[in-house]
Amino acid sequence: MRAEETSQVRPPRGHRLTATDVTVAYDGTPVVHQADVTLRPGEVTVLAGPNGSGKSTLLRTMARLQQARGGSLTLSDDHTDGARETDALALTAREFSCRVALLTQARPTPSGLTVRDVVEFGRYPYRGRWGKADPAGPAAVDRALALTGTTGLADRGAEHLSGGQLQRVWLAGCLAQETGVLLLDEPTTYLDLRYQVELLDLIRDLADDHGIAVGVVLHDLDQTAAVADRVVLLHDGRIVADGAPAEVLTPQRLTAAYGIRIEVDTDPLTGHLRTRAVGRHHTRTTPERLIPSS
Ligand SMILES: Nc1ncnc2c1ncn2[C@@H]1O[C@H](COP(=O)(O)OP(=O)(O)OP(=O)(O)O)[C@@H](O)[C@H]1O
Repeated sequence: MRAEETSQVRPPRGHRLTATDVTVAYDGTPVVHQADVTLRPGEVTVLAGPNGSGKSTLLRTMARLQQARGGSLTLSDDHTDGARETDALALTAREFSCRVALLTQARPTPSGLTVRDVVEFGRYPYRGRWGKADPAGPAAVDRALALTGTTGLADRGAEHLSGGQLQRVWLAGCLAQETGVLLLDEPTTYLDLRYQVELLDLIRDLADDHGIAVGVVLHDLDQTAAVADRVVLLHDGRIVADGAPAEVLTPQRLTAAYGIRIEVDTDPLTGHLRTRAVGRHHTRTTPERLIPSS
């Protein structure tokens, strides 16, 4: 996931993915209520919020893995004149998969497959059930391996990888899909600090240099502040704020959503917002002058 490797991606191909008035229920109980989210080409949108607030459900619904009870999902290609809107729910699975890729939270450990085999799964929408020719496939797989720093693992058995290596391999599979929209559910899980930072850099590169619309669920609010153009904050299945990080990541909004005192300041090193959750024992062990008043 090094900077020089990112130059190997293709030209801009981002799509706009819009969920409007989406409600999702499990067993009749709504867990996402009338959500409106737009993922724009060249932007990173982070879905944030406490456990159980509906982030994954909303992301999976935007990936068509979860059926909505109501609402609509549209795709539009902002590169063509007079951007055409397409009903994303009316596309075939293959048509949709050429436009939108999802890195899910739960991923199986493949057995008997090499890393390259796993990444090649990302090409399935281009090959179809009967193994249609995919002349662009090998180069796309090579690019995806390079972008995720997994080229050196390509011939290894995937079942022998560490959790973090496997995470990058599944991400490579999503990149090999070469979609205009990339949805990532907690992609930094299992990654050590270096790869977390490199993954966030890669996400920014995909948006900035290649125009991809990225929607990502993140728990870490500092990572959110560092990578996001927009933050969608969920609480109890409802979107309670949607805007630039500085508008959404405020002590008041975060404290209300997470139910714990959260302070926000600016990191002098990076210039990004920095958050601190203040626990019961925090003031006992930390000089009061270090904790900004609410
Ligand atoms: N398959 C399911 N069947 C029934 N309820 C579910 C299912 N998946 C999630 N839920 C419930 O839906 C709500 C939203 O869950 P979801 O996983 O979308 O939240 P989340 O914000 O992604 O949570 P987390 O941060 O813990 O991953 C929760 O109350 C959860 O218990």
